[in-house]
Amino acid sequence: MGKKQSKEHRKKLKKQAKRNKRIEKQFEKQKTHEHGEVKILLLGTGDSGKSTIVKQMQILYKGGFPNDEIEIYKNVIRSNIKSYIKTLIKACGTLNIEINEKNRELSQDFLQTVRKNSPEITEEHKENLRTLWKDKGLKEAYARRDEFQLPDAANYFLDQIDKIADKNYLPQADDILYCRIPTVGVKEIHFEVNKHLWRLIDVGGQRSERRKWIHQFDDVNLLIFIVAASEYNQLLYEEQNTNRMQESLQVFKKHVNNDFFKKKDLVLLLNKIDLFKEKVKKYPLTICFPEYEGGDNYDKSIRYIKKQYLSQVKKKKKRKVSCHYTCSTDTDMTKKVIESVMNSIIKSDINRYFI
Ligand SMILES: Nc1nc2c(ncn2[C@@H]2O[C@H](COP(=O)(O)OP(=O)(O)OP(=O)(O)O)[C@@H](O)[C@H]2O)c(=O)[nH]1
Ligand SMILES: [Mg+2]
Repeated sequence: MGKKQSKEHRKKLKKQAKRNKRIEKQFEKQKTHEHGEVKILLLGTGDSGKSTIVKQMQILYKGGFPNDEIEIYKNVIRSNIKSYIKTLIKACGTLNIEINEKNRELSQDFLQTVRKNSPEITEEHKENLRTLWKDKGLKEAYARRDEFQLPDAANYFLDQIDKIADKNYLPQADDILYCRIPTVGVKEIHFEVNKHLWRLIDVGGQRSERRKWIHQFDDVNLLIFIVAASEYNQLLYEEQNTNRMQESLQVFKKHVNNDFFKKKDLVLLLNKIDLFKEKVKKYPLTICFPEYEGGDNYDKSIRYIKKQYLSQVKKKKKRKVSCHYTCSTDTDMTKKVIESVMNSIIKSDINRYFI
C-alpha cells in the first residue's frame, strides 16, 4: 500500500514539475514578448556583407547616418583610394604586368611617398591617382584582382577620384554602402517595423573575430548566415592558401547544427549575386567544387552552391529554413528580402520566436 502511495506520489510530483516548467516557459515567453524584441544574429565569414545589411537597416529604418559617422566614412574612403592604387602597383610587380613607361617612376614614387593611412588628398595626389588609374598595366592588374587581395568596391571609388578629392565631398548613401571597414567586435542595431522591435547583431567575420561569436549565441530568435556567392574563386584575406567559399562552408557547417541553433529557424543569404552573375561567365565553379558539372550557367551554378550549404542543415520538425539570393548594396532588394523574412516571422506563430 505504502509502495503504491509513494509511486503515485512520485507520479504526481513529476506531473507538477512538468506543469511548473510549462508555466515558467510561458512566463518567460510573455516577458520577452512584452519586451517585444526579436533578436536576429548575422553570421558569415569576413567580407560577406553582414555590415552592409546593418547599414541598409540604418538607411531604411533609422533615417540614415549621423554626421560624425559620415565624417569617419569620408576619411576611410579617402585613405582607401590611395591604398587601392598602391595595391595595384604592387600587384603589377608580382604578376609581371608592365606599367606604362612614362608612369613607372611616378608609380614607384607614389609607393614610397604617399602615406596610405592618411585621409589627405592633395592636388598632386589627385593628379597622380587619376594618371595611375588610367594606366593600362594597373587596369590589367585590376582585371586579375582575384589573384591578390583588393576589395570588390575599389573600382567604384577609383572611378570617382575627382568627386572624392573635392574639399566639399561628403559621402552619399551608396558611398557608405560600398565603403569597407572590417568589423571588430560586435555591433548591434535596434529598429521598429510593423510594431515589432528588432535587434540585429553584427559580428566580425574574419578568423580572429570568430572566437567572440559565442558570446552572442544566447536568446537568438533567428539566425541569418551570409555567404558572398562571388567568393568561390578567391582566397582568404587572412590566409592565402584557403579558398574563401570552402572556409565559409566549414564555418556554416560548424554553426548551423550546434546546440544553440539546431532548433532555430535559419535564413541563408547568397549575397553579392551581382558580382557572381558576371564572374561565373569567366571563372568555372569547379575552382571551388571540382565535381561540379553544370558549366558556366548562372542558374545551375547558384543552385549548386545553395545545395552545398543547405545539405548541411539538419532539419528539425519545426525548423524553417529559407534561402535568398541578394545584393546587399541594393537598398530596394535588401528591403524586400529583410521585410519578407520579418513578415514570415510575424505571420508564423510569433510566439514561437520567443521560446
Ligand atoms: N557588389 C557588391 N558588393 C557588396 C555586396 N554586399 C557587400 N558588398 C561589399 O563588400 C564589402 C564587404 O562588406 P561588409 O558588409 O563590410 O562585410 P562583412 O561581412 O561585414 O565583413 P566583416 O566585418 O569583415 O565580417 C563592402 O565593400 C560592401 O560594399 C553585394 O551584394 N554586391
Ligand atoms: Mg562587418
